[in-house]
Amino acid sequence: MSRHTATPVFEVDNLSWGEGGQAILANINANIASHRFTGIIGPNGAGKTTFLRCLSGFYSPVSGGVSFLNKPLANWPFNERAQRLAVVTQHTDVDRSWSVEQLLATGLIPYKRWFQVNNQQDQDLLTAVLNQVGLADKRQRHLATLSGGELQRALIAKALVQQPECLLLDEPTNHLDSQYQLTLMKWIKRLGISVVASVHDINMAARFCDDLLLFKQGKLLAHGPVSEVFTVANLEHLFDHPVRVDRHPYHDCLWMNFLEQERHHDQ
Ligand SMILES: Nc1ncnc2c1ncn2[C@@H]1O[C@H](COP(=O)(O)OP(=O)(O)OP(=O)(O)O)[C@@H](O)[C@H]1O
Repeated sequence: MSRHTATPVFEVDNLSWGEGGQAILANINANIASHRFTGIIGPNGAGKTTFLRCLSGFYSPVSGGVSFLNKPLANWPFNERAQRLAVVTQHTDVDRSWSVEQLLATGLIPYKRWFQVNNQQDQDLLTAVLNQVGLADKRQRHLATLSGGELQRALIAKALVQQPECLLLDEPTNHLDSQYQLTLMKWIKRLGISVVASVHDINMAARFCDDLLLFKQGKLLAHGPVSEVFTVANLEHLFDHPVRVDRHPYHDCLWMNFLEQERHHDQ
């Protein structure tokens, strides 16, 4: 469990979720600290996406509960929640014939009444966010013409237009080349809001996240600052494979390598 004392962005209390009688997440307890970049790591099928769906309210718990900013998730009126919590899923279904500007404008919907048109203040917000994500010159471009990395940034930009206090990201670096992955992770870290993201590349997670949640087979193995939970014991348990953890020679972050099955005893 995290030892941070600041008000958590999420309080997860004995959360379980399943489908057709099958338990997918079991008895998860975690206080997720605010204004930190929290990474969810674990092998395929561990429950990372399912957990994010429970945090976003897309899935209702079978038992237990999730509070967001001190209020049960289910008690948040939809628009009020959308003003504070934004979600970027892995397979965001988006009409590729839209322009970047049209996509971003959908982030304003939680703030609008029916038929209320966008004003200059809204346009200025879109401009500011486009500058922030480095897409100002692509404002009128159709989404179909963007590279994978640009599209991912546009989707996150749409979420930022919602001006959320917390951003949930499901594998934000998926399908991106190494250069884009690095750029995106650096950029997410600089956002300064609460971010909870599932991250497949655990060395990226160790380098950029503040806190980690380690999931395995629907259970939370460990939760805390990277320096405390990114350990040989936790990672070997997580992946059922011998590992080695070092300090990266250039970045000075923790860095894991899988070892051959023959365990090395020199660390
Ligand atoms: N709606 C559902 N109905 C039945 N089973 C589901 C459902 N959603 C997820 N699962 C199962 O729950 C398990 C966890 O899935 P989940 O997508 O949360 O894992 P993950 O850690 O995000 O995996 P990956 O790293 O492969 O994306 C998987 O075995 C998956 O098949």
